[in-house]
Amino acid sequence: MGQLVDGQWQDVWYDTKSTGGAFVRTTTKFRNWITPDGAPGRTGEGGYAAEAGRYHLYVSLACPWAHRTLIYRALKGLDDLITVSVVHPHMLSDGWTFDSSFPGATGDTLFGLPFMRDIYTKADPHISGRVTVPVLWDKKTDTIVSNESAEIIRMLNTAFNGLTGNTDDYAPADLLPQIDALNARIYDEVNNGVYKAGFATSQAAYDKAVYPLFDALDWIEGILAENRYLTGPRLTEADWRLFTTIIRFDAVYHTHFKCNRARIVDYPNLNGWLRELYQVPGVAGTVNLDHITQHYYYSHDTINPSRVVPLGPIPDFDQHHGRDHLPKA
Ligand SMILES: N[C@@H](CCC(=O)N[C@@H](CS)C(=O)NCC(=O)O)C(=O)O
Repeated sequence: MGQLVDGQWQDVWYDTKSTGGAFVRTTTKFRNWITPDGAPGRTGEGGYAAEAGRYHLYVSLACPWAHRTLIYRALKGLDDLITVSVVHPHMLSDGWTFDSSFPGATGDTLFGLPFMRDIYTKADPHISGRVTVPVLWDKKTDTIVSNESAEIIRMLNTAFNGLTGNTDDYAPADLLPQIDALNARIYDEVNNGVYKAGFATSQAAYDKAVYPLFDALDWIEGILAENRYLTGPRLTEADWRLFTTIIRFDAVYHTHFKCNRARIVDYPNLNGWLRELYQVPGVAGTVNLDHITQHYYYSHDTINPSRVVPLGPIPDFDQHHGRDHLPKA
């Protein structure tokens, strides 16, 4: 685990000393958008037109942020248009690596490079910052288009529609204000909340994350008692962004990140919703619990120095979801 400073790798763990024991996530650097015609997107530069075979995703199957992009690739029929490399689940002193000795890890299928950091320095030899996944790579200009999952899924939602004919819309304009509002709270208290609880090195920082996390899960359980999905009868981006955290919760966050006031199986509505989303065609194939458990329990030396990976739980995401009584669009 480390980061790049002016293109050089430095092996250092997150600094929580300067923040009173709190984990503070850094912002991402590459913020360009693929658009149907290459016009600039909301941020960054233009020049990234949607084309079959032009783009590549670097992901970890363990990472909830990268997982979002794989789900959209599956849902939007992009499997044949966007290629993928999968890193090894263990993230140790070299950061993410392209060691392909673990089942499902592919190595760097574009360049055969050894480390994920090599992809970042290929894009910018003097780059400073963390080496994170996902990365959306442009094979034409040999650079990183974006390493911000929230924006990658927004582009995949529409940019390739003209090529695939798939017009499924997970961020419809009329629901966008509602989706953005849900995302804002869920990002802070749930998606990032589990990390803030897990990486906290003071009781105060842990408490500050873990109480809002469970308040948010109670709030979500209430929404899902009355609604098929977070915004009502339509399955949207807000659901997919929550899904990648919830599917990891009982296996990892509950134990490893000390988020243990309750498990997801203790919330009937959230648990049914989780199963329904897992059972959406294409989604189960993006979920790899071996990568997930191996990554967290093995990579975080400060939390689990023995690297012992616990046995359970063994979830049954294929069981009937029991959500048919709630209307669906
Ligand atoms: N803002 C980024 C965050 C991605 C992220 O934090 N990924 C983690 C893996 S779950 C990572 O690569 N961490 C490596 C590091 O922080 O050094 C996104 O959502 O795309």
